[in-house]
Amino acid sequence: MQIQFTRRFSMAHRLRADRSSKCATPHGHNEFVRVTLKAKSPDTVKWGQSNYAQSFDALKRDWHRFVDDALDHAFQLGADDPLIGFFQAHEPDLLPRLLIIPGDPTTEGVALALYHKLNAILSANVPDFACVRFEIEETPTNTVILTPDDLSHGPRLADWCHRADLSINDLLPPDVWGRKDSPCL
Ligand SMILES: Nc1nc2c(c(=O)[nH]1)N=C([C@H](O)[C@H](O)COP(=O)(O)OP(=O)(O)OP(=O)(O)O)CN2
Repeated sequence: MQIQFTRRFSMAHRLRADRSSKCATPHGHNEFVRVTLKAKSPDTVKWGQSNYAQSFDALKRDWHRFVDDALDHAFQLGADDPLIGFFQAHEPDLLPRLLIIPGDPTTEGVALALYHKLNAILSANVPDFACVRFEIEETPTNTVILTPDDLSHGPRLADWCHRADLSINDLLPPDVWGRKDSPCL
């Protein structure tokens, strides 16, 4: 039995590898992230009682908090994008709103980073469940789908992907993320 949760978020990004592409200029999308969870053991459903292994709330609460409080309206940038230097010099209060990955922030690259982030959040909060399918619908006509086989491929991941907190870049120290007085959180 699999359980699927969908959350909508807004984002902006730009892809610099192809200078002739329309995607080289900053632009935004309203996207959906869809995760399919499955209990690691089939015996965890309390049949005849709750009739579930975990409530929907327990399964999705921390992931959706990350989507709403960290991912939504973040500006997705590649680690070598000079716009990062602009924000460091002129608008450092907005650094917590930059989602940064190695290479261009394509839907594939960001999906891989976020799949690892979800796994860190699941391990910390509902370790009996795994994500068996991770999807980002970038536009109504473009969706990237990842399964556990994809986790071992791809670029070197940023450290923030492995932490079960609200971090989306490694510019700020890990202890800042998730604090009530942190900017923008
Ligand atoms: N492999 C990838 N290619 C592209 C990505 C990506 O994430 N991975 N992203 C983009 C841009 O973000 C672009 O905004 C999306 O472009 P496009 O395919 O034109 O999107 P549309 O919804 O407008 O597509 P239509 O089906 O033509 O309506 C580009 N490439």
